[in-house]
Amino acid sequence: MPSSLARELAHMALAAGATSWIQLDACQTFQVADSYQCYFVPVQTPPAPTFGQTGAHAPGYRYSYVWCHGTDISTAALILKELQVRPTMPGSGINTGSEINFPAVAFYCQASVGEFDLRSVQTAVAKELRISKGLQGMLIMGECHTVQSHLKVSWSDTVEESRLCFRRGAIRTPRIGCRTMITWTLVAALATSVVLGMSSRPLGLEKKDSLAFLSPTCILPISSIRDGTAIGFDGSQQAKKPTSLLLAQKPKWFWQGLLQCNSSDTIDDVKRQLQSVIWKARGWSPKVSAFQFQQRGKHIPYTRPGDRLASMVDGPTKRAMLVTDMDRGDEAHGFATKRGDLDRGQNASMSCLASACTAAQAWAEALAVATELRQHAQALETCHAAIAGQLERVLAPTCGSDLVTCNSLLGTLLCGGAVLPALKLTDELRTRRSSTGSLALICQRRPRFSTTLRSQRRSSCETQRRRTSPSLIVACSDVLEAMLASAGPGRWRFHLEGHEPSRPWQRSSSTRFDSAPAYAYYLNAHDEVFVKRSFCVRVCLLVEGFNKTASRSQDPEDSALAVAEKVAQIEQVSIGKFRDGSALERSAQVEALRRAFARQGMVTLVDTGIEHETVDKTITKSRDFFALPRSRKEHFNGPSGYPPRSFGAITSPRGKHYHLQQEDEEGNILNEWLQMRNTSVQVDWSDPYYASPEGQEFYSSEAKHPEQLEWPAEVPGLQEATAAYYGAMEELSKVMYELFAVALDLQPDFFLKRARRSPIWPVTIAHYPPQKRAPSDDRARIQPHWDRTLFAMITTSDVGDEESGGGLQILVDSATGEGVDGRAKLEGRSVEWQNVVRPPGGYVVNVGEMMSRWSNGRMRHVVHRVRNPVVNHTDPGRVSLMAYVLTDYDTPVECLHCRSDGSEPIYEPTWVGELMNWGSKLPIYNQTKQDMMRQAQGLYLSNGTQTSLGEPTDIKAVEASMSVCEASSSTMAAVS
Ligand SMILES: O=C(O)CCC(=O)C(=O)O
Ligand SMILES: [Fe+2]
Repeated sequence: MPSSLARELAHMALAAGATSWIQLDACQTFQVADSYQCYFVPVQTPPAPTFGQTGAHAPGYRYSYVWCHGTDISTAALILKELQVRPTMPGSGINTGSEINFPAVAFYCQASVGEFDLRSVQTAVAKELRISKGLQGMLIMGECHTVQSHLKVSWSDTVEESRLCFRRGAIRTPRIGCRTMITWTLVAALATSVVLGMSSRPLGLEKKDSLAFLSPTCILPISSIRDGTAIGFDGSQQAKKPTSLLLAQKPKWFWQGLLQCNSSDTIDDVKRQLQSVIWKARGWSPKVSAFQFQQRGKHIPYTRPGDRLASMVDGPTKRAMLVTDMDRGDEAHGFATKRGDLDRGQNASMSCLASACTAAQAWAEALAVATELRQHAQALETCHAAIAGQLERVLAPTCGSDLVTCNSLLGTLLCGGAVLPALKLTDELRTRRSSTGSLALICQRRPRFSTTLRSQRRSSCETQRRRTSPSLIVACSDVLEAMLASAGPGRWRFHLEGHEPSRPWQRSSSTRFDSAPAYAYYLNAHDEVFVKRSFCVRVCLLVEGFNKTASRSQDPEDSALAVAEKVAQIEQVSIGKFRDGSALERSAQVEALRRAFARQGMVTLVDTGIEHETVDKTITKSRDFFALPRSRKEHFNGPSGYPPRSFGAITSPRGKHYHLQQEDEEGNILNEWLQMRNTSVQVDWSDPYYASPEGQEFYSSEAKHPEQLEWPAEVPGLQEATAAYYGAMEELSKVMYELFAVALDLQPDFFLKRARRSPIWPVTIAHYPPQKRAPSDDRARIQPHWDRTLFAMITTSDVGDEESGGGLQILVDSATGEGVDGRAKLEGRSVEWQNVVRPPGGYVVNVGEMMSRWSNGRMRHVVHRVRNPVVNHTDPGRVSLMAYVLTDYDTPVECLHCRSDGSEPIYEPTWVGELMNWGSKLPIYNQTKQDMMRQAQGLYLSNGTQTSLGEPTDIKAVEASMSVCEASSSTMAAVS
């Protein structure tokens, strides 16, 4: 038996489940249609529906596989025909006495992705449809290099029965018609080819990890299959909605996951589903050696496998933690359940069985993808026609004969998980943009550029074409520009990027290409275009407004909690309505803010009045700064020898300061910062507030640190842009002070009165570069932590680009949906990370420990992090602009309501300077206390569990360990 057949059989055996088996010992070979060697392999299956057949079969229904290697689709059709007219199957051992016909009931084919040609496949499929009604689907798998045809033949003992079979529709799945299935499997195939053929490298994917889509939103790495939805062999979903399971594998054969119990599942059902998920995810069928359920850290005992889970699990959400231990069985076989059967076929060698696992994985994933894609049918239909129309409209007048080239080059449209073979833009699409998510248009091609050229974005297609051939880029930018124009401002983001095979994605900006040969090509809405010879160009257009459903997990060892990646439902507050609206509108904003901070510790702000341009310019200029060589950036580090301060050493009120904040062992820069304080408020050195020793630390004179006033000449306009941004933040902070005060039932000017001096707070511009290698374990762009300041106002470069995966997340209690704050004890609770999606043009605001202290916990300082992006994601890296607002350094911070409502203060009093000026040697600060506070902060692992270092901000413990607290509070009183 050829090994490829053995491999196929193994894969089928896996798919078939424990109840049917392939009779290798009864395998027969025969020739058909022009001497094609075929193998006849009987399969035993019980009458119950298995093997992906969701319809009931006639009693006694059996089927076999006829396998013909090396055929193409039309040959397969011939074989099929011949089989249909054969009176009996030679040597099959089947009762040949009766009049047997072989109605072919299923047909699928595999083709190499390298040879994949959509049109010929479509033609063949159309032809096959005429030939055989039984054509069931087509799967193009990634790793095979020949076309193989599989004819799944079924027969019954009598013609009558076989007719019955047809009539009952047993051959086709009742829910997906033939055509639909083909469409979807083709789409899946296309996706596979796109991934394997073009973009596995940029995404850093191994072939074996496919099927991953081009868009990281849709990456479905093997490890992230996240629910137990059983997908039949033919891609149909089982009728019963199974218990869903979030799985993480940790360590190798130890699985745990969050289980959502449905009302009827038994322990045994869950076990089976888990096994099915594992084989789909990993390609082996495990034996379960331990299987436990836990709820709130407690073991749920069960005695009978038939016990219903839902009746054992408490609470309305019916969630439990599943902890299980799996025995992998025989590693070489890769699966345990089929081993005995397969051993009977002596020729089925170990190695081909192992590779069968890989094939089975790809198969299962392709089916999973097909299923997923089917859900996007609506979007797909709309997209398809519209894209073509838009392309023609845009390209024809400008690019003339290049239309065809462009058309074929402008590759793949990814639409919330669906992969389309063309571009799209319609009114429909535009109107649908308002929901969450994004749509990405990705075009990829290696153009042959002979010269370095530089041109304005608006320069004509003609000019560009003379210099580039083919004029893909120009055409792309024209398309994009037209799309941009029709979409209106602020809604679309796009960029072009260059890629040389030997080097990672590069990007740069105008200032760096003036003299040096241009290396990369980069286009954004305001910028010039640069082109350099010989590199891949990838155009990425991101449109907000599409639902995304697929998982983005990239780290197989990541926890179940992290895989979840739900979008946090965050309340939105309109600054415009608070400032200028009616009394009703105003109080609605206050209510929303109060509610949001009590529950989640975060709001989003819209209508802030801040000009897009102010933000965009700051982001663009800071990108230019971050693109400078590292040595140059480090020239702008804080003054050496200065005590490490919680905010870095910005000692001059108008100073700025660069800091390479975190780098992992792999050499990834996780984040780097440019911090600044720019203020129009003058420092009056005759005022003791400034002149006191602590005042001097906060406001060292510019004469003392002139280097902080030096700005990089290579980035003209950086200082002006950031100063304008700082000014805008100062204005917005004033409104926020008032909003917070009203929400806390204080006088509206409560915080304003305490923030009269020159601000000590910085605007931090964080840059999170794209990552070329996966950072080491447990490293995130920003580790889980909470902020210490009063509140932070954050805007970022990444709206519409969430598929990079590297955005802000908050820690949420899965049971209650509440944000987990810095004091919460997490033991026994189940928590999850949820993505924070910022509205376009808006801000995210979270409070820090300081506000939580003031409000005695009414406002939560929620634990958050910035997670790692997909490795080699082609975005230019994330930039976030963060204003960490504070009041003056001498403001006491203590419970505001405790005296009036008699509640117990949960924090001891402190003051802003003490909370912020860690590392100072001044005797006014109690260093032990500061150290304890700092130590307590942010002690979370990436999966959201607390570390063993102690309960966060456990001030009672701090007090107990200190005898000097008294002294420090009397000093504090003196300061205030
Ligand atoms: O970049 C962001 O979105 C937030 C980063 C953050 O939480 C921090 O630096 O404190
Ligand atoms: Fe933070």
